[in-house]
Amino acid sequence: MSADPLTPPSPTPASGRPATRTAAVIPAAGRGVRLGPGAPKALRALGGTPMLIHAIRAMADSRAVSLVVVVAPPDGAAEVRTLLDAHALPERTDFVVVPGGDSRQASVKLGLDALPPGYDIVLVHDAARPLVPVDTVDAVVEAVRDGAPAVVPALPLADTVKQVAPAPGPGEPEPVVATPDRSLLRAVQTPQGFDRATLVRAHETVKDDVTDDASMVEQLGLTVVTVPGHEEAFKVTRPLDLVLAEAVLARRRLNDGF
Ligand SMILES: Nc1ccn([C@@H]2O[C@H](COP(=O)(O)OP(=O)(O)OP(=O)(O)O)[C@@H](O)[C@H]2O)c(=O)n1
Ligand SMILES: C[C@](O)(CO)[C@H](O)COP(=O)(O)O
Repeated sequence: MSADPLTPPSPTPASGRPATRTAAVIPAAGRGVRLGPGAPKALRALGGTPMLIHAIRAMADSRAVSLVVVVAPPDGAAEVRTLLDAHALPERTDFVVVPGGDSRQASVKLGLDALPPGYDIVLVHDAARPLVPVDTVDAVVEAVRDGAPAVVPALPLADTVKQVAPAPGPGEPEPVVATPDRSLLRAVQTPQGFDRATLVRAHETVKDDVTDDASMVEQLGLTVVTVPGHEEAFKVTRPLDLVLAEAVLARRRLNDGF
C-alpha cells in the first residue's frame, strides 16, 4: 500500500520523495478598514466564531499541516493566544502567535521569522479567507511537494476587465485604454504554498510593495504555478462579503446536520 502523501512523514518516507513538513503562516494583523469600523477584521465573528479561528481550522484540518503561526494584530497577541485556548483545535497541530506589522508583507515576514527549523514547505493564508476548503489546501501542498517553488490557487474571472488611464482632471471620467484577454487572467487566492527557502529569499530580497507573496517569488525570476481555486475561498473584504460568508457557513452547517 502506498503512503498517504499528505500525512507528515516518517523518517524514511515510503513514497520515495524527500520527507517534508508543512507549516502555515496566517497573517491576521490587518485592521479591516474596508469592512468598516469595529474590532480588527480577523477577530470579528462569523457564525459566532472569530474569523481567525475559522481560518486556523481550515489550515489545521489539512493532515499535511503540523504547525500554524498566527500573526496577530500588533497589540493583540495575548488576546489571540486566549482565543486559541478557548476554541477546539486539532491536538496534532502546534501553534505559535507573534505580533504583526504595518503591512501584510511585513506581517508575513514576522511570521516567517518565527518559524522553527524542520519545516520545508510554508503556506501563507489570509485570516480574511476563513472558508477555504481543505481540498484546496491539500492541492497547494501537493503541488509544492511535487517540486513547484511557489503555488497559488486561482480562478478564472467572471467579469470583463478594463485597463484605465488616470482621469485627466478632478471629476472627469477615467478613459479605458485596453481590454485584456480575460482567458489569460486569473484571480488568485490563498493559501499560497512555497518551498520555504524560496519564500524566505523572496522576503529578504524584494522590497517593493506587493499584495501577495507569490509576486515576490515572480520577482526572483522563478515560475509560480496555479492549482484550481475555490469560490468559497473568497476574501472577506467588504460588508457584503461577510453576508456571503455567513450564508456559506450556514449552508455548510445545514449540510453537516448541526
Ligand atoms: N498589516 C497587515 C495588513 C493585513 N494583514 C492581513 O493580510 C490579510 C489580507 O489583507 P486584507 O484582507 O486586505 O486585510 P486588511 O488589511 O485588514 O483590510 P483593509 O485593507 O480593508 O484594512 C488579512 O488576513 C489581514 O489580516 C496583516 O496581517 N497585516
Ligand atoms: C494575498 C491576496 O489575498 C491574494 O488575492 C491579496 O493579494 C491580498 O490583497 P489585499 O489588497 O491585501 O486585500
